[in-house]
Amino acid sequence: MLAYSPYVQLLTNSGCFERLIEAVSISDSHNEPDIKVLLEHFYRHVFYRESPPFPEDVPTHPLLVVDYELLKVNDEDEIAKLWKAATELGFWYLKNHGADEEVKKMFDMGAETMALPFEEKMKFEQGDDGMSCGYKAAGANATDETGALDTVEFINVSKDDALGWPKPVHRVYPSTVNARMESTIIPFIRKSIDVNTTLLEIFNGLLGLPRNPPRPEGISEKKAALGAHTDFGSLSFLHNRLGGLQVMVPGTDKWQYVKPISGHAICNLGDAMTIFSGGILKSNLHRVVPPPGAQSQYERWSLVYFTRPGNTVILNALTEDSPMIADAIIKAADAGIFNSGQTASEWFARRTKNQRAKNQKGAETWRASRGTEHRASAA
Ligand SMILES: O=C(O)CCC(=O)C(=O)O
Ligand SMILES: [Fe+2]
Repeated sequence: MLAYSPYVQLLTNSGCFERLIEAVSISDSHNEPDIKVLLEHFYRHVFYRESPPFPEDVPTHPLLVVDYELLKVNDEDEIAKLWKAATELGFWYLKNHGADEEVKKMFDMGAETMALPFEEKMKFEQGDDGMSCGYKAAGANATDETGALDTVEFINVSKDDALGWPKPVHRVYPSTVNARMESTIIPFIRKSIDVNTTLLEIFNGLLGLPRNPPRPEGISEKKAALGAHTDFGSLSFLHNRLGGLQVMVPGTDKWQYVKPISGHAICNLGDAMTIFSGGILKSNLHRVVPPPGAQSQYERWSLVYFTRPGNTVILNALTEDSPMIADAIIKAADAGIFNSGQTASEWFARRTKNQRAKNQKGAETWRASRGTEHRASAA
């Protein structure tokens, strides 16, 4: 057996991006049709339905549970809970988001895509120039400054390519992605945009920003599987099936698991929101390690829709638009990071490119891939 621990991710370029992440073990003779049938069965039935629960005896970090239905009707207590989560940890569970059906189909799309022969997937590789749409093989990214390689595989689909389908905007995709553009990917993107836009509008109001500010374009210790990072964009809408996600507990250097809860998405804020808000909103450091306990025998899959600012938006604190943010900047010890001067696309390409394993020339390259989590070196 050739052990893979891959991720699938979907991503968009100009407004938002989505990601489907998975981990599978693939036999080295996986091209043979009978193995494919077996694998298909494994993905669908064993992995999805029969993996063991998150172990009872592994410590986890509690996240607040926010009810999307209540947010939609402007429930004050629920909005207060969201604010607490966003300003203290930057992570929360989101229940009643209404995207379960779309998420399930996306996991099927991911399984179909990852089951393609490796050479086929490699035809759609992202490359080393900062392009983040397409396929990324396990081991193509560094996970730390020593150059240790990641173990995840993913497929990123640009929101622009999906919504513009069948006309490519940024690039083309494997047949398994194309076949599900209309039935699966577009509906998932529309749902995710709905959810993330609703949440972002709430933050907009709470930060005292004027309505309709510049918005995203369009509708818009173990080996790390995915190294410690903050997310590049504004808001991530994450669906994961097994444990493995860990957050760094604020004020400490300790990692703690976040337990996946059925029917609950996990939301977290990215660099752009921290920068725009002058640090009021938190973009917490997190990573993915192998699932704990009995779950470690199983493949891990996850799916993320990332909303990010439009390519030309400059990542600076919105001090002109909100007295609250202006005040936060006056009080910030390290205000420099909140005026990066970089456009969202520069920020994103810089991080993507400098984490590619091929581009590593030592700790300096790694540092150049960092976001708001390593403030001294990120600007
Ligand atoms: O798989 C997960 O639970 C989290 C993935 C993640 O942090 C990311 O893709 O940015
Ligand atoms: Fe992340």
